[in-house]
Amino acid sequence: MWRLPQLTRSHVESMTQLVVLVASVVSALVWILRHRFSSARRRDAQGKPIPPGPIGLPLIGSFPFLTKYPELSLDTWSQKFGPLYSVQLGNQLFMIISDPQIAKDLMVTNGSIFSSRKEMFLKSKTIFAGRGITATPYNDTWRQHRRIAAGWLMSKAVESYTHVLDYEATVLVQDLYHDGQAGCAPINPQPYAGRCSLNNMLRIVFGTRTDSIRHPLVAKALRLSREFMNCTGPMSNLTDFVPLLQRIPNPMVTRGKQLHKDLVETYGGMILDIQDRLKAGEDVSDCLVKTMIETNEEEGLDHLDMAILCSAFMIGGVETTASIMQWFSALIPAYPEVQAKAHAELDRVVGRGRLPTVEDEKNLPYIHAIIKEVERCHNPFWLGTPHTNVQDFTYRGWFIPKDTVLVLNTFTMHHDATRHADPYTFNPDRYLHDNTLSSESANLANPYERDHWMFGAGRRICPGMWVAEREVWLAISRMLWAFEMVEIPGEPIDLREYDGLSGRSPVPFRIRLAPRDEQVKVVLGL
Ligand code: HEM
Repeated sequence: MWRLPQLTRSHVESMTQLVVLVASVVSALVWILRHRFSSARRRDAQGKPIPPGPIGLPLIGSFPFLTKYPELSLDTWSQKFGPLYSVQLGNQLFMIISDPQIAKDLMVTNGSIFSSRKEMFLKSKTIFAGRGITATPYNDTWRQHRRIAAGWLMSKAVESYTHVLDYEATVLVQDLYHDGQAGCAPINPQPYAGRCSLNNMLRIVFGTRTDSIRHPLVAKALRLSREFMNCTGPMSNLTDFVPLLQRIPNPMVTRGKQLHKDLVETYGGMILDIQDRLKAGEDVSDCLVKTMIETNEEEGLDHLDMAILCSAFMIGGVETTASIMQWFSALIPAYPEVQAKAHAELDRVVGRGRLPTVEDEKNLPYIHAIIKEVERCHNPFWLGTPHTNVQDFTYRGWFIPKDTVLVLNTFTMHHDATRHADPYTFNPDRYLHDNTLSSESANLANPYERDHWMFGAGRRICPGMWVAEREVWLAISRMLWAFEMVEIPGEPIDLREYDGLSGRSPVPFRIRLAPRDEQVKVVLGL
């Protein structure tokens, strides 16, 4: 009997391609007509044009050049078109900012205009269902969520739970010592860094933690944040810019819907547990969820609001800090002279009888410089989270129409030879005289003196930067204090390729973490 053939993944992909092809032809006509007869949105009332940029293909624009390592294409175009240029992707106009002064002029000085977010189909509408702080437009809902988030993330709040960050950093080093068999067995530090970041966020958001990298929540939470990054690259999803694709079944829409469901089930489920425990009169540690439940009536947050706000913390606060610890671990074995200088500084300032603490940071400028240099060389979000403008704006003679998506091209800014000499070399010395925290450096009057742009800019700047800096400091200074980090012979570490689409971390690698002396075991209490 003849049966309908089973639809395989390749069938679905071919059908999608066919639909895209048909849609391309139709849209090409629309595109030609629109650009032929309607240039109104491309010029302001005085006739000032939008900045130039690459000429893309009909329908999809410059999309094919941005599918892998988009920051490299943005960098190449910035050399050709200058520090502010346009890129068209489907129906969306982007502008790419590659200069600190332009970033400041638009995102800081004109922050009331340039602090909104475009409601992208996948990220904002499908995965976050119009909620959450990260993707919401610049409105009262965002202000409310930002205020609630700040209550747990500003520097004063971070002081109140620094003991948690301190504890998790020690656990990280203990686990690396133990599972790396005191330097006898090769170890991949990546999942350990992931669990350290995860535990910090779990404690802040839910007042809980995992007790081992084998705990099921570790794999689940890390998978959810990685899937989020891979579904929401700012310039990587055709579905966001070709409205037709949003109406037909396609793998990205399916993944987005599934991710929304998984986030609400996982983090919404954890909220319901806390609600039940509070109702039963149990003692629940102070955490974001407890605050939200207790202030629910005055704040008017529903369950979905809370689940998505928690998801934003669990996504924004885990993959990011873990990625910095991972890049550090991948880089340092290749630079024994950097490591030797770091060890000498630690031994001189901290000694061998205790672990470094947050109070030591100001006295350890070289370790501080190593961290800034890792962040300059390996920003986990080269494209950041784009802003959008709520009204037309003309700047330096270029028209920026309302609803343009503005991307901070941090790759180009971090590799600008006039600011960072010999920019492709890993050289912590360049930050030796910069004793600012990145959260302080972001407020410097001269934007060319800012250390790096990893945390974004303006009113949407990362509110998690205080906690991020502190946890990264504790983890990295303690790993350096405890271990000689060495490459495994015959297993070179790839520092060029990345894992992940938007949030980037090194491809899996192994190193040897040799305890520096007998004191390590004693101080770690093992
Ligand atoms: C290395 C660590 C981190 C990096 C590189 C990073 C980077 C960023 C960037 C680039 C933005 C967008 C800024 C802009 O729009 O200009 C952002 C926003 C955000 N980050 Fe972070 N982040 C980090 C850690 C954290 C942590 C630990 C949290 C804690 C929950 C966090 C929570 C958020 C939130 C909620 C937003 C959205 C802010 C808004 O739209 O108003 N981030 N982050």
